[in-house]
Amino acid sequence: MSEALDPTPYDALLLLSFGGPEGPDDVVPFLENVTRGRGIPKERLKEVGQHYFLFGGVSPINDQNRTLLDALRKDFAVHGLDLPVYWGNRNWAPYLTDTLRELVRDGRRRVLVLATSAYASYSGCRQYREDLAAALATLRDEGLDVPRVDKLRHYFNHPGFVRPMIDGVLKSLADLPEDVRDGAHLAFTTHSIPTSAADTSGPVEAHGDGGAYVRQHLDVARLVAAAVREETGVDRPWQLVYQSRSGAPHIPWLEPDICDHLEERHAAGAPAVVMVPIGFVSDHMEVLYDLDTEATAKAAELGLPVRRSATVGADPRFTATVRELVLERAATESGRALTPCALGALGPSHDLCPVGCCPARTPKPAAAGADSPYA
Ligand SMILES: CC1=C(CCC(=O)O)c2cc3nc(cc4[nH]c(cc5[nH]c(cc1n2)c(C)c5CCC(=O)O)c(CCC(=O)O)c4C)C(CCC(=O)O)=C3C
Ligand SMILES: [Fe+2]
Repeated sequence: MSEALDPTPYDALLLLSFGGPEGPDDVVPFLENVTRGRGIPKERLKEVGQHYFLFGGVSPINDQNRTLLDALRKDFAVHGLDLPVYWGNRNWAPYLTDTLRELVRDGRRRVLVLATSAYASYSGCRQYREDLAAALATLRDEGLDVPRVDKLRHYFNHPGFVRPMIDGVLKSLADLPEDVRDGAHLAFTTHSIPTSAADTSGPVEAHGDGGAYVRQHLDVARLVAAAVREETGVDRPWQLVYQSRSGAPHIPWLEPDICDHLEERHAAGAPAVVMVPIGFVSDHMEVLYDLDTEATAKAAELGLPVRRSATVGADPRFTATVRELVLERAATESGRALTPCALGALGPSHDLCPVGCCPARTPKPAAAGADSPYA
């Protein structure tokens, strides 16, 4: 065991995730939780319900979080970081509010949050902060003394997040038939969001001009493509594309969709495509259905060989990154200077979301930011 690491002032890490159904009876109530007040068309909900039923009503996301939780605890123990790790979800059990209540009962006063979402945007950041604020409000109404909650900075450009993705692409390329390997194109994919949300993602200075969401993904795509070029000696065409569009058809969302992109690449003569889900932290339903099922069927129909590269999941480099980010933030909060680590052109993300960062359509209180109503 190495020398003990000091997480002061923090006394807990909270793994905060999306949550997913764990059986057929969970699917409809889960979708109701996700879409409450979000104006998603009924037809779309029926369709998404079918994606889950195709997999027995079970999303893999909860098991993936159990695995990550376990890996984080082991990593912390091995490295002498004495910090308990809790897990709560926004949309399914274990619910965030219940986990926070447990934290309070255990006497935790300063909680650091790791969200399973690496980039800026309303859906990927502020919505997590809003749900934290709502959970804290519930506990306060119950008469509990609420803990102080901070959120780890965005880790999209941290080497421990990017390097496993590079390895994943190399592995997918190696898995393609040799005659199409060098000609393969790379399709970096992420969740589509309304263009209005993309334009206002990140701090106010990043609004307009495309917003932080697209810029951050482009930076990661560029990094991965460059590393793959370096490693294989082949310069492959690449593009950032989108998946999992939701919402009403008349509202503009980020495009092109991965399926349209595969069609377009095929027509342009691409001999193969590797789909690289840089927008996601684990191989959850968006990856399993939208890429491995729908887009892969589309490619088969076109006669286009495709592979889908792995997400980071519980890669040891990622758990090490979480440990480093915890220690980095603990040092900052204790007034000790530390050089934050980041690859690419954008530099390390802010620790504290400033006022106006990733605004909601309808303003709601959000915790763990400069505009938090909680200390
Ligand atoms: C940016 C982003 C991420 C990445 C960041 C992050 O990871 O948080 C993400 C992740 C996820 N999204 C997920 C599931 C769903 N997302 C939906 C709907 C929506 N997502 C949106 C955005 C994002 N979503 C948006 C703008 C909507 C429209 C409704 C609204 O404006 O709020 C719907 C409703 C049905 C539909 O229309 O698809 C479902 C079921 C799951 C769980 C998967 C599993 O079960 O394994 C995960 C990890
Ligand atoms: Fe989503």
